[in-house]
Amino acid sequence: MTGEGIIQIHNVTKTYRNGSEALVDLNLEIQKGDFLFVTGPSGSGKSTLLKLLYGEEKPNPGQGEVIVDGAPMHRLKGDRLALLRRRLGIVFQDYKLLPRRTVEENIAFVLQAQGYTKTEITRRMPSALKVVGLQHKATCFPSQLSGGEQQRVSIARAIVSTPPILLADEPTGNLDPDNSRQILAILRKLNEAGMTIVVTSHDEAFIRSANRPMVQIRNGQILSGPE
Ligand SMILES: Nc1ncnc2c1ncn2[C@@H]1O[C@H](COP(=O)(O)OP(=O)(O)OP(=O)(O)O)[C@@H](O)[C@H]1O
Repeated sequence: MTGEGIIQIHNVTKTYRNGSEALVDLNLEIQKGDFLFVTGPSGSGKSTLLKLLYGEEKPNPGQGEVIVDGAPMHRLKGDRLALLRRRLGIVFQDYKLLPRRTVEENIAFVLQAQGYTKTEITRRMPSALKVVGLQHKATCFPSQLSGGEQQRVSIARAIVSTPPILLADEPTGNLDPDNSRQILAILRKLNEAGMTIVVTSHDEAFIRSANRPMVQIRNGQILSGPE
Protein backbone atom coordinates (compact mmCIF):
# COMPACT_ATOMS: atom_id res chain seq x y z
CA MET A 1 0.00 0.00 0.00
CA THR A 2 1.36 3.38 -0.94
CA GLY A 3 -1.50 5.33 0.63
CA GLU A 4 -1.83 7.47 -2.48
CA GLY A 5 -4.65 5.75 -4.30
CA ILE A 6 -7.67 7.75 -5.44
CA ILE A 7 -9.65 5.04 -3.60
CA GLN A 8 -8.34 3.56 -0.36
CA ILE A 9 -10.05 0.99 1.80
CA HIS A 10 -8.16 0.31 5.00
CA ASN A 11 -9.03 -2.58 7.34
CA VAL A 12 -12.75 -2.29 6.76
CA THR A 13 -15.21 -4.55 8.53
CA LYS A 14 -18.91 -4.13 7.81
CA THR A 15 -21.54 -6.04 9.72
CA TYR A 16 -25.20 -5.35 8.99
CA ARG A 17 -27.66 -4.97 11.83
CA ASN A 18 -28.98 -8.48 11.34
CA GLY A 19 -25.50 -9.84 11.99
CA SER A 20 -24.48 -10.46 8.35
CA GLU A 21 -20.74 -9.98 8.08
CA ALA A 22 -20.54 -8.44 4.60
CA LEU A 23 -16.86 -7.36 4.69
CA VAL A 24 -14.11 -8.54 7.02
CA ASP A 25 -10.91 -6.54 7.55
CA LEU A 26 -10.74 -5.68 3.87
CA ASN A 27 -7.95 -3.65 2.29
CA LEU A 28 -7.93 -2.34 -1.25
CA GLU A 29 -6.21 0.52 -3.00
CA ILE A 30 -7.12 1.76 -6.46
CA GLN A 31 -4.96 4.20 -8.38
CA LYS A 32 -6.13 7.13 -10.45
CA GLY A 33 -6.89 5.96 -13.98
CA ASP A 34 -7.34 2.29 -13.02
CA PHE A 35 -10.12 0.13 -14.46
CA LEU A 36 -10.79 -2.56 -11.90
CA PHE A 37 -13.30 -5.39 -11.81
CA VAL A 38 -14.54 -6.75 -8.49
CA THR A 39 -15.92 -10.25 -8.78
CA GLY A 40 -17.25 -12.94 -6.48
CA PRO A 41 -20.34 -15.07 -5.94
CA SER A 42 -23.69 -13.74 -4.82
CA GLY A 43 -23.52 -12.47 -1.26
CA SER A 44 -19.73 -12.17 -1.22
CA GLY A 45 -19.80 -8.42 -0.47
CA LYS A 46 -19.37 -6.71 -3.87
CA SER A 47 -22.32 -4.34 -3.56
CA THR A 48 -21.43 -3.53 0.03
CA LEU A 49 -17.93 -2.59 -1.10
CA LEU A 50 -19.33 -0.13 -3.67
CA LYS A 51 -21.87 1.22 -1.16
CA LEU A 52 -19.00 2.07 1.17
CA LEU A 53 -17.30 3.93 -1.69
CA TYR A 54 -20.32 6.13 -2.35
CA GLY A 55 -21.19 6.48 1.32
CA GLU A 56 -24.48 4.57 1.30
CA GLU A 57 -23.09 2.33 4.05
CA LYS A 58 -20.39 2.93 6.66
CA PRO A 59 -17.86 0.51 8.16
CA ASN A 60 -18.57 -0.65 11.71
CA PRO A 61 -17.62 2.19 14.10
CA GLY A 62 -13.84 2.25 14.48
CA GLN A 63 -13.41 -0.64 12.05
CA GLY A 64 -11.81 0.85 9.00
CA GLU A 65 -11.41 3.85 6.75
CA VAL A 66 -12.68 4.54 3.25
CA ILE A 67 -10.95 7.40 1.45
CA VAL A 68 -12.35 8.44 -1.92
CA ASP A 69 -10.70 11.24 -3.84
CA GLY A 70 -9.20 12.48 -0.59
CA ALA A 71 -12.48 12.44 1.35
CA PRO A 72 -13.13 10.24 4.41
CA MET A 73 -16.32 8.52 3.25
CA HIS A 74 -16.53 6.53 6.50
CA ARG A 75 -17.19 9.80 8.32
CA LEU A 76 -19.07 12.02 5.85
CA LYS A 77 -22.79 12.66 6.25
CA GLY A 78 -25.45 15.02 5.00
CA ASP A 79 -24.38 17.94 2.82
CA ARG A 80 -20.70 17.05 2.86
CA LEU A 81 -21.48 13.55 1.65
CA ALA A 82 -23.82 14.92 -1.04
CA LEU A 83 -21.05 17.25 -2.25
CA LEU A 84 -18.51 14.47 -2.49
CA ARG A 85 -20.97 12.22 -4.31
CA ARG A 86 -20.98 14.75 -7.13
CA ARG A 87 -17.46 13.56 -7.83
CA LEU A 88 -18.73 10.03 -8.40
CA GLY A 89 -20.74 8.62 -11.27
CA ILE A 90 -22.82 5.64 -10.16
CA VAL A 91 -24.42 3.01 -12.39
CA PHE A 92 -26.78 0.30 -11.12
CA GLN A 93 -27.88 -3.05 -12.52
CA ASP A 94 -31.50 -1.87 -12.79
CA TYR A 95 -30.70 1.52 -14.45
CA LYS A 96 -32.91 3.56 -12.06
CA LEU A 97 -34.22 5.87 -14.78
CA LEU A 98 -37.23 8.12 -14.19
CA PRO A 99 -39.99 6.52 -16.27
CA ARG A 100 -41.92 9.71 -17.03
CA ARG A 101 -38.88 11.64 -18.22
CA THR A 102 -37.24 11.43 -21.61
CA VAL A 103 -33.66 10.32 -22.11
CA GLU A 104 -32.36 13.88 -22.15
CA GLU A 105 -34.53 14.88 -19.20
CA ASN A 106 -33.17 11.94 -17.21
CA ILE A 107 -29.64 13.07 -17.97
CA ALA A 108 -30.37 16.76 -17.36
CA PHE A 109 -32.04 16.01 -14.03
CA VAL A 110 -28.73 15.29 -12.27
CA LEU A 111 -27.20 18.50 -13.55
CA GLN A 112 -30.26 20.53 -12.53
CA ALA A 113 -30.06 19.04 -9.03
CA GLN A 114 -26.41 20.12 -8.90
CA GLY A 115 -27.26 23.69 -9.86
CA TYR A 116 -25.90 23.73 -13.42
CA THR A 117 -27.32 26.48 -15.63
CA LYS A 118 -29.60 25.68 -18.55
CA THR A 119 -26.89 26.82 -20.95
CA GLU A 120 -24.35 24.49 -19.37
CA ILE A 121 -26.80 21.59 -19.43
CA THR A 122 -27.50 22.20 -23.13
CA ARG A 123 -23.77 22.36 -23.78
CA ARG A 124 -23.04 19.05 -22.03
CA MET A 125 -25.95 17.02 -23.39
CA PRO A 126 -24.70 16.18 -26.93
CA SER A 127 -21.35 14.79 -25.81
CA ALA A 128 -22.94 12.68 -23.05
CA LEU A 129 -25.38 11.21 -25.59
CA LYS A 130 -22.59 10.71 -28.09
CA VAL A 131 -20.38 8.74 -25.68
CA VAL A 132 -23.17 6.17 -25.35
CA GLY A 133 -24.32 6.40 -28.99
CA LEU A 134 -27.87 7.55 -28.23
CA GLN A 135 -28.13 10.95 -29.91
CA HIS A 136 -31.09 9.65 -31.93
CA LYS A 137 -33.00 8.58 -28.79
CA ALA A 138 -32.82 11.87 -26.88
CA THR A 139 -36.57 12.40 -26.80
CA CYS A 140 -37.59 8.78 -26.12
CA PHE A 141 -38.94 7.57 -22.80
CA PRO A 142 -37.18 4.68 -21.01
CA SER A 143 -40.06 2.30 -21.85
CA GLN A 144 -39.30 2.89 -25.54
CA LEU A 145 -35.73 1.66 -25.15
CA SER A 146 -34.12 -1.79 -24.91
CA GLY A 147 -32.41 -2.82 -21.69
CA GLY A 148 -29.00 -2.15 -23.20
CA GLU A 149 -30.08 1.31 -24.32
CA GLN A 150 -31.50 2.08 -20.88
CA GLN A 151 -28.21 1.11 -19.31
CA ARG A 152 -26.40 3.36 -21.76
CA VAL A 153 -28.66 6.26 -20.70
CA SER A 154 -27.81 5.56 -17.09
CA ILE A 155 -24.10 5.71 -17.99
CA ALA A 156 -24.64 9.03 -19.80
CA ARG A 157 -26.40 10.34 -16.69
CA ALA A 158 -23.54 9.14 -14.50
CA ILE A 159 -20.81 10.82 -16.55
CA VAL A 160 -22.50 14.02 -17.79
CA SER A 161 -20.95 15.99 -14.95
CA THR A 162 -17.53 14.48 -15.87
CA PRO A 163 -16.78 12.90 -12.48
CA PRO A 164 -13.24 11.54 -11.96
CA ILE A 165 -14.59 8.20 -10.70
CA LEU A 166 -17.28 5.88 -12.08
CA LEU A 167 -18.69 3.07 -9.92
CA ALA A 168 -20.85 0.45 -11.62
CA ASP A 169 -22.65 -2.26 -9.61
CA GLU A 170 -23.38 -5.27 -11.87
CA PRO A 171 -24.00 -2.97 -14.87
CA THR A 172 -24.38 -5.92 -17.23
CA GLY A 173 -26.36 -8.10 -14.82
CA ASN A 174 -29.59 -7.79 -16.83
CA LEU A 175 -28.01 -7.75 -20.29
CA ASP A 176 -27.19 -10.33 -22.94
CA PRO A 177 -23.56 -10.83 -24.07
CA ASP A 178 -23.85 -8.42 -27.02
CA ASN A 179 -25.21 -5.57 -24.94
CA SER A 180 -22.72 -6.37 -22.19
CA ARG A 181 -19.87 -5.98 -24.68
CA GLN A 182 -21.26 -2.60 -25.77
CA ILE A 183 -21.35 -1.42 -22.17
CA LEU A 184 -17.81 -2.63 -21.67
CA ALA A 185 -16.65 -0.76 -24.78
CA ILE A 186 -18.16 2.47 -23.42
CA LEU A 187 -16.50 1.96 -20.04
CA ARG A 188 -13.15 1.36 -21.78
CA LYS A 189 -13.53 4.59 -23.72
CA LEU A 190 -14.27 6.51 -20.53
CA ASN A 191 -11.27 4.92 -18.86
CA GLU A 192 -9.04 5.84 -21.81
CA ALA A 193 -10.23 9.42 -21.34
CA GLY A 194 -8.88 9.26 -17.78
CA MET A 195 -11.81 8.18 -15.62
CA THR A 196 -11.10 5.76 -12.78
CA ILE A 197 -13.58 2.90 -13.07
CA VAL A 198 -14.68 0.19 -10.62
CA VAL A 199 -17.14 -2.44 -11.86
CA THR A 200 -18.66 -5.33 -9.94
CA SER A 201 -19.77 -8.46 -11.71
CA HIS A 202 -20.41 -12.04 -10.68
CA ASP A 203 -19.81 -13.09 -14.31
CA GLU A 204 -16.19 -14.21 -14.26
CA ALA A 205 -16.20 -15.34 -17.90
CA PHE A 206 -17.28 -11.85 -18.95
CA ILE A 207 -14.59 -10.25 -16.82
CA ARG A 208 -11.89 -12.50 -18.18
CA SER A 209 -12.96 -11.56 -21.71
CA ALA A 210 -12.53 -7.90 -20.73
CA ASN A 211 -8.89 -8.57 -19.92
CA ARG A 212 -8.71 -6.01 -17.11
CA PRO A 213 -7.34 -6.25 -13.57
CA MET A 214 -9.72 -7.94 -11.19
CA VAL A 215 -10.05 -8.67 -7.49
CA GLN A 216 -11.96 -11.68 -6.27
CA ILE A 217 -14.03 -11.44 -3.09
CA ARG A 218 -15.21 -14.41 -1.03
CA ASN A 219 -17.09 -14.09 2.23
CA GLY A 220 -16.23 -10.41 2.57
CA GLN A 221 -12.52 -10.86 2.10
CA ILE A 222 -10.20 -10.45 -0.86
CA LEU A 223 -9.31 -13.87 -2.16
CA SER A 224 -6.98 -12.67 -4.90
CA GLY A 225 -5.93 -9.66 -6.90
CA PRO A 226 -5.75 -7.14 -8.24
CA GLU A 227 -4.31 -9.31 -11.01
N1 LIG B 1 -29.07 -4.14 3.90
C1 LIG B 1 -28.62 -5.33 4.34
N2 LIG B 1 -29.02 -5.81 5.53
C2 LIG B 1 -28.55 -7.00 5.99
N3 LIG B 1 -27.68 -7.79 5.33
C3 LIG B 1 -27.26 -7.36 4.12
C4 LIG B 1 -27.70 -6.12 3.57
N4 LIG B 1 -27.11 -5.96 2.35
C5 LIG B 1 -26.34 -7.05 2.18
N5 LIG B 1 -26.43 -7.89 3.23
C6 LIG B 1 -25.70 -9.16 3.41
O1 LIG B 1 -24.30 -8.89 3.31
C7 LIG B 1 -23.63 -9.90 2.54
C8 LIG B 1 -22.98 -9.25 1.32
O2 LIG B 1 -24.01 -8.74 0.46
P1 LIG B 1 -23.70 -7.93 -0.89
O3 LIG B 1 -25.00 -7.43 -1.40
O4 LIG B 1 -22.63 -6.95 -0.62
O5 LIG B 1 -23.12 -9.10 -1.81
P2 LIG B 1 -22.93 -9.15 -3.38
O6 LIG B 1 -21.63 -9.84 -3.59
O7 LIG B 1 -23.08 -7.80 -3.97
O8 LIG B 1 -24.11 -10.07 -3.83
P3 LIG B 1 -24.96 -10.08 -5.22
O9 LIG B 1 -23.99 -10.49 -6.30
O10 LIG B 1 -26.01 -11.11 -4.96
O11 LIG B 1 -25.49 -8.69 -5.39
C9 LIG B 1 -24.69 -10.94 2.21
O12 LIG B 1 -24.64 -11.93 3.18
C10 LIG B 1 -25.99 -10.16 2.31
O13 LIG B 1 -27.05 -11.01 2.67
